[in-house]
Amino acid sequence: MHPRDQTIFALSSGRPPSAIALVRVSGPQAGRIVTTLAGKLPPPRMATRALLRDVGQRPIDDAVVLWFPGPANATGEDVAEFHVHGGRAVLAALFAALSAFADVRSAEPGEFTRRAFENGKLDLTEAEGLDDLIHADTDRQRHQALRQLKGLLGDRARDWRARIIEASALIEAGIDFSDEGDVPAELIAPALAKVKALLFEIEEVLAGQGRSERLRDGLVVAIAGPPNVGKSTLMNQLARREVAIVSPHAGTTRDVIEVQLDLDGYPVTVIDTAGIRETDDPVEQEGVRRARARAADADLVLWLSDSSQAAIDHDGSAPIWKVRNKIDLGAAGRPLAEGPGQGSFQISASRGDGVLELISALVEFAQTYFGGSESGLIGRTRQRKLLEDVAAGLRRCLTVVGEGEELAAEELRTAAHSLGRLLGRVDVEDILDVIFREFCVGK
Ligand SMILES: Nc1nc2c(ncn2[C@@H]2O[C@H](COP(=O)(O)OP(=O)(O)OP(=O)(O)O)[C@@H](O)[C@H]2O)c(=O)[nH]1
Repeated sequence: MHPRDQTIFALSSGRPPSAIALVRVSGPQAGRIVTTLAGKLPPPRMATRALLRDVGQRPIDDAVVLWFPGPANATGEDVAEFHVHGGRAVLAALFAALSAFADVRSAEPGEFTRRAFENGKLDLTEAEGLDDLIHADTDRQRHQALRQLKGLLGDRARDWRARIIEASALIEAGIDFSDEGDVPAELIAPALAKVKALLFEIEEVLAGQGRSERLRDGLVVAIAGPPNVGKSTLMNQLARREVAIVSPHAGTTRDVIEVQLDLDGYPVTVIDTAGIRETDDPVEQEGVRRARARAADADLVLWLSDSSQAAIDHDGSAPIWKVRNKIDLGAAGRPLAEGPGQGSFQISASRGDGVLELISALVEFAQTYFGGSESGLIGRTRQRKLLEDVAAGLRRCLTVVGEGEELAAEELRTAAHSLGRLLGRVDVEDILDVIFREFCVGK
């Protein structure tokens, strides 16, 4: 039997022990399983209390059972839900009872959602949104994932695809005519007008996004600078907890320490890098190398110095903000050369002076970077890349149409194909495993 035709089950709620655990079953055996374990098939979609018994009539647990006959449900197959007490032994007994049925097995990660996708219950952008919602840590991540799950991008993509197909039908009609003589402009002109309007819309969506797909991973801010300038102290201030070891000796942060922050709903990973310095110690050299590499990949670098004016020693394309630390020592004979300006801050990491201003500036940076996630339609790099392909195809269509309508029609076909891939409707076998593997078991 093909694995797809087997009945699957999984724990869909959190790690045991828990007060209640939810075990879902999906597939052709679901009805038989419920009837056997609960003694009868409950009315559809009605929570029904039942004493579950295994095939040998040994009691498993007092449970609430729900029966959702397919296809009008989440996966499109017959589905049963068992709400049992969330103890490990209860679950072990229930899983053993389920596994005793022929053609029933535990589910792979994301397999329920994959079946829902394959049965047309949701498109690929919605499935991705579902996964993102489950993994959302911050409010903006949740918001964006919910938009995807509601099908906002999917709906737009379906509409664009339909319009591309209309435009290409007009051009193809023109090509058919042209066999008999001239290509009628009244067919080509409206087709090109449609393509132009579409291109405008898609470009607008792409431009208005900022880098909203990065909301999933978050922004990376590196704190870098010479040894002993207070990098770990600043990190602790930002995290408001002791994550990095603060010590008065130079070179304490050997490796890269990270902390995840939720800055006004934006996920931000702050990394505290080892002090960048000359050293002969191979272990320290390795620390410095990693620190440089990690800082080079960051989206923003906070270059920390103390009052003694260290020059910036950093490679990478990210913007660098100069942060002068230990301003509390400034009065003691080391006057501050310059006041704060664009991307330049004066703080005392140990006392906390100026740290709130730095945090507000980081929030502002995140807002600009993500382009205001209110308008975020694109949730993943996969989606952005495909939309960029579509826009490029439409642009090429407008350029090549002068050389021949066949070329233009071909570009439109490719663009429609990319939208089909975005929705997961065509040619996606290669990516489905990758996408669904990221899901939780039981979803
Ligand atoms: N006076 C004063 N001292 C500070 C301030 N910030 C940090 N320090 C002190 O400076 C010393 C070094 O701080 P760290 O945070 O360990 O410095 P670091 O840059 O992480 O050091 P490395 O990991 O060695 O590169 C500690 O003794 C801190 O207490 C500040 O704003 N004012």
